Amino acid sequence: MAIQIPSRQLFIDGEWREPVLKKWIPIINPATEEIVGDIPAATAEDVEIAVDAARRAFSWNEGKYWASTSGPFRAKFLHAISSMILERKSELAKLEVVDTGKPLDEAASDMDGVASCFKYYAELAEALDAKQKAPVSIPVQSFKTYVLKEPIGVVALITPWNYPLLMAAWKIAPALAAGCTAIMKPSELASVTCLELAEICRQVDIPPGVLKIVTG
Ligand SMILES: NC(=O)C1=CN([C@@H]2O[C@H](COP(=O)(O)OP(=O)(O)OC[C@H]3O[C@@H](n4cnc5c(N)ncnc54)[C@H](O)[C@@H]3O)[C@@H](O)[C@H]2O)C=CC1
Ligand SMILES: NCCCC(=O)O
Repeated sequence: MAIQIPSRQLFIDGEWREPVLKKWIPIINPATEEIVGDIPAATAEDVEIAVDAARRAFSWNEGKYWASTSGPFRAKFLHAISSMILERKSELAKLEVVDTGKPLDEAASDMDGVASCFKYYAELAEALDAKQKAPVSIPVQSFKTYVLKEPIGVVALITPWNYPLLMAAWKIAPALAAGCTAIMKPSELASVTCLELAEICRQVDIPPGVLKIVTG
């Protein structure tokens, strides 16, 4: 399948960055065993930079940034990602075929799942604020009890090779919808479409540091 693998770097703080130690891992097409490109090989040095960026994105402006944006604000980015996945579905599916060796039909169906996942969590984010402080009935009159949902902070997401972008969506979409910032480490065996997700995030202007993709 003739498709050019885009040349990407690490996605940190909203921009592409070379890995500190300038190491790369070859991408091997399992169907032909040919080397078809490479991905950045991040090391601990890059992870430190990514964690620092994620902490700043979570809490800068005295904690009034991503973590305390409104659900609809966060949903706007998740909807935009979902739309762009559908726009690029055919290309993303082909990239995943070359990266994993799975059949094209299955890869295309995975891309529908990716788009649906971002849309689903966008809708949950939109509904989240109205559900905050939902009262809980307890048999004691002297307490007021309610449920408050708060983002936990910076989350690290490790995903597998067999559904590269779908499993990334399953982890990234809920984390971002909840107001967490995230560092994603795709499988070193299949990182290509996750790096394309980084490019999509860049194109939809997701605030810097909210999502980092660190391959290696
Ligand atoms: N594989 C699948 O079909 C599914 C996987 N998941 C979830 O995705 C995640 C990864 O799935 P696996 O099947 O384990 O994928 P996997 O065996 O492909 O491993 C994914 C990545 O984990 C890295 N890894 C392994 N041990 C590590 C460690 N100690 N520290 C840092 N990185 C490490 C590997 O280098 C690899 O890049 C898990 O949380 C799993 O529950 C969820 C649904 C389906
Ligand atoms: N269709 C993706 C399934 C992944 C899983 O549940 O293991």
